[in-house]
Amino acid sequence: MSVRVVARVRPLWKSERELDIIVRPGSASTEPARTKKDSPDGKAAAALKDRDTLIRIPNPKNEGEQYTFQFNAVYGGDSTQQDLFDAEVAPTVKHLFNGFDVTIFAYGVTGTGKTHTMRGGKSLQDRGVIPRLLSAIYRRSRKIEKDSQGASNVEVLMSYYEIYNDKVYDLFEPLEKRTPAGLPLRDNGGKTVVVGLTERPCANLKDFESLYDQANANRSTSATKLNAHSSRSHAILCVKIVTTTGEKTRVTMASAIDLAGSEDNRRTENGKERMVESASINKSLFVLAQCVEAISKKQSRIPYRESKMTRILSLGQNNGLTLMILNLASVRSYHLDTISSLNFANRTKKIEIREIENEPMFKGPARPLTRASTTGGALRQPLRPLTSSVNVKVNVENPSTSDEKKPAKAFFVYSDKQSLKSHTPFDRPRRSSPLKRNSDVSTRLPSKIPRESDRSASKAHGDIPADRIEEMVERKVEQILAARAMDDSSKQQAQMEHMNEEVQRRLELLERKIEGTEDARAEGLSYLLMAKQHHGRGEYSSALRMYRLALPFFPRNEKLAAKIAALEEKLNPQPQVTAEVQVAGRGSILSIKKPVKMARTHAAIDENYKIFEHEDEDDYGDSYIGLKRKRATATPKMAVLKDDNTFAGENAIPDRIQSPRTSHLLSVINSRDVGQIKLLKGVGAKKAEAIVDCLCEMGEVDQVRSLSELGRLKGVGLKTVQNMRSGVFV
Ligand SMILES: Nc1ncnc2c1ncn2[C@@H]1O[C@H](COP(=O)(O)OP(=O)(O)OP(=O)(O)O)[C@@H](O)[C@H]1O
Repeated sequence: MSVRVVARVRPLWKSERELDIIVRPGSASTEPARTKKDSPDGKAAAALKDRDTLIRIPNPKNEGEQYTFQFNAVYGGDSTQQDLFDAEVAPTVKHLFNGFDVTIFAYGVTGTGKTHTMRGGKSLQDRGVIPRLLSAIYRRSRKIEKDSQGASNVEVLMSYYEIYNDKVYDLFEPLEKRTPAGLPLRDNGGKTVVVGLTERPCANLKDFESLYDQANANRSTSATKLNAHSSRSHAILCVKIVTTTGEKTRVTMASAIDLAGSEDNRRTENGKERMVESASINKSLFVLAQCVEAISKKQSRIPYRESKMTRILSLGQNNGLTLMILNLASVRSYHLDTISSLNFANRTKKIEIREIENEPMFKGPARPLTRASTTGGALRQPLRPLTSSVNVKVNVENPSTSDEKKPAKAFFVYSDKQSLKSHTPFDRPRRSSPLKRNSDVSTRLPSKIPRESDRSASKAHGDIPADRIEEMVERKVEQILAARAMDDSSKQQAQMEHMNEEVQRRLELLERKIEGTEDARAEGLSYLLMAKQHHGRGEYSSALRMYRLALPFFPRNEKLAAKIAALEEKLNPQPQVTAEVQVAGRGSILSIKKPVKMARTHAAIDENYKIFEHEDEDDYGDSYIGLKRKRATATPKMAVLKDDNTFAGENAIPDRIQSPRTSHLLSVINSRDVGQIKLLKGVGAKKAEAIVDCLCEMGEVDQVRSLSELGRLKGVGLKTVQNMRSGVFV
């Protein structure tokens, strides 16, 4: 079954104008969709509206062209909370009680009504999906309990947490108790679980509401320009339903997720803190979009682990039913964001979810195993438990008490009676005693009459009978073996603990390593996201800059390199200029044109100073060499800047075209002053000393003339140079 995707268009705010509406719900049938007002009877109108499955929106580049997206259902601005719940959520409740998990999540740009849909308002008719779902769960629970006349019992437990800046926080914990690192995630049997999360039982709707309200007060929300109560985190509510009937227990889970909305930060006018939140929100949503893309392209690697939200949501991995509510605003100011949401939803609806029922669990004593009898009809001997001495409770009996319990023996070692002795489950398995092994063997042998020699032995010990001596020996041996076993088990335990510590330590190291690479990759992804956004808006030079910033994180990504090259081509077209310069270089008649062209090129340099700033920024780092060559041949502007019109090398960018920032940075470096160098961003005292040492090795007169040379100094890499440079303000 695929993810069910429904779209909900929020009504206009007072500040929004009908004139600006560009998103229009529609019906797939030829008959135009009618609104409630058109119909004499509200119910019939609602039924008609249920047929709306289309969203129409103009192409942002060509208003005359319309895009149409089809979903499972579309709810317009006049649909109520009740309409949405009755049609989409209420039908899932019975599945929850039939053993299926249900996941409902709201997705959309900031201010499109996700929180309104999921949580809603305080009044009865404004209540959102979550309180209505809980109300339905409790109603059904009571019905099950009543119908079974108390034989079934339903327990509801709730956990509620948020993912804020890619960290997980328990919403039942007050803010002051939060640890900065948040709660860790672990994989548990294919499911991602949050370690240390509180789970609260909620006996009834009232309990739930008070807990839910308390927890919501801990949720991170802030005012942004686009939403006075904007959610700054993804909120995940998990409702566990435990249905017990006799010895059978079934656990199912309803998850309701209010995702934070993606934000275009040119519109939010966010400050620094909001920007950090926003970057984290956008990044996780970007990863989500990547996961959906990878799933729809049936790629083997789905990047779930690149953000906590995608790891938890595990779209396409979780079993059961999944409903996505796509929240939309209908006005023009959301145009591009709406298109990107629609594209995302369009891909999501193709994701197939395995509809797997949760298995019930049985508690109480294990059910007896029925064994097939042998063909001859003889009952087979039950197999002995293969318990090892480590896990067995060893009974080191007190001789005096055991004496009393032990029945008097009629025979010596080979006694039939011994085999009749009853065992408790915790008795030391008789097989572990060599003596007992003999006796075990004996049970299959015919009983023996004591030998003459045995009788004489008994006589030799005066009044101690031989069977008593044998018993004493046997007990002694058992005691020794028991002590040895205990010793072995404690040694084994110590060994296990040591091993556990070792394994734990390695796991932690591994985790940290993975998180480290994940962090770096995440940074790269956020550059990519920004690049895509700029590209989409036609801001090519910023897009180019972002792609370049992303490149060090994906050094061998050909697609990325191609994008950069294409943008460079776009920004620095090189038609006749190349020809002119080349021809000029050859001294042809056309060389007359050269001064004019060169002058124009110099002007272009001033205009495009920003681009050049990036050029010199990028001209270090091995991964750029291929690209750089391409750029060098493709960019005559650079060519004319070389004194001899040749490309002597990547470092040959003369100082006169260095940006003030670069020249300042190089002058600090060339000052060879540890005090000054260590003040550069990302450089500590040690690194500053190392740089100065390097410079001294180069000789008195030699200077660092470019960023690429700086990047090649021992201990200074691409990242350090970027860091140093970004910290220079001139
Ligand atoms: N269907 C609706 N009916 C009435 N009001 C709505 C509806 N949807 C949204 N609103 C109103 O729009 C405003 C923004 O909605 P909401 O806070 O739910 O957006 P959001 O998508 O959760 O935003 P963010 O991602 O920033 O948290 C709220 O004042 C809300 O009451």
